[in-house]
Amino acid sequence: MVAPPDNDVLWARALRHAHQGSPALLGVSINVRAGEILAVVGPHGAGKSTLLRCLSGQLVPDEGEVWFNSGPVHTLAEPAREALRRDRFGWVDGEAQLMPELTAWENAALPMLLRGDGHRASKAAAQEWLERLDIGDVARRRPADLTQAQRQRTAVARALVTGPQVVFADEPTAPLHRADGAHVLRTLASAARSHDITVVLATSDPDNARHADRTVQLVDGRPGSPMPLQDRESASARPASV
Ligand SMILES: Nc1ncnc2c1ncn2[C@@H]1O[C@H](COP(=O)(O)OP(=O)(O)OP(=O)(O)O)[C@@H](O)[C@H]1O
Repeated sequence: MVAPPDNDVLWARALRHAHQGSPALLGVSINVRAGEILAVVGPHGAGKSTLLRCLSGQLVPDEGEVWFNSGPVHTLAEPAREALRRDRFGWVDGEAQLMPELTAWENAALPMLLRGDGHRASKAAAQEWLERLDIGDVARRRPADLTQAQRQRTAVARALVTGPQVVFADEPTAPLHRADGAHVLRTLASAARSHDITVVLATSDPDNARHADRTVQLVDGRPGSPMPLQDRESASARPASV
């Protein structure tokens, strides 16, 4: 094994993975630089979720290597990968999966409470993120009393609350209307940039790549052809205001 370059927070080489015999990744190599927002774009079934799950240590690839901060992830035992996910990574996907009996702030604070942080500090951090994401006023409401966009932003707050080094966002806007989805992505991108958090965003909507610094494509589990120049330019443009 050869360690990756120092400025890559995540680095994966020649990943291959099959789900119950059906191939999802067929030799994918990728690097993610510290602090960047990287969009992984591709059609449904391209292998985006599988790639994010391998990078975040949820899945061990059948073949290939994953490195985080110059340490191998693919060779770690499950408890160590679980600790990595808990302490260093945040995860948002298209289903907010909030606990129905908890309020928005309690849901957002959950990762801190579960790792044993104090109630007061957890509540303050959760409240701060909810306010940053423009939903501080609904912090005491339960999920059933929130709109879908508010629930999704609560899930974003939950992913950010522990101060992760990397947030994996797997189709985080899938259930939302376009305007709500764009707002969630803008707020996630803004929060990540201001806190120097790296984001790996999987999306089947090339429009969402506008929020990223860089885009890579996946097609049928393989790297896709490079994006046309005009798309690359718009993908690398940061939003004027977020
Ligand atoms: N748990 C699973 N069991 C069986 N097959 C799976 C499983 N997860 C994914 N697959 C298959 O692996 C391939 C890649 O799926 P994956 O979810 O990684 O792609 P994706 O690009 O994220 O797609 P989508 O945008 O629809 O989520 C698909 O053919 C999918 O049907």
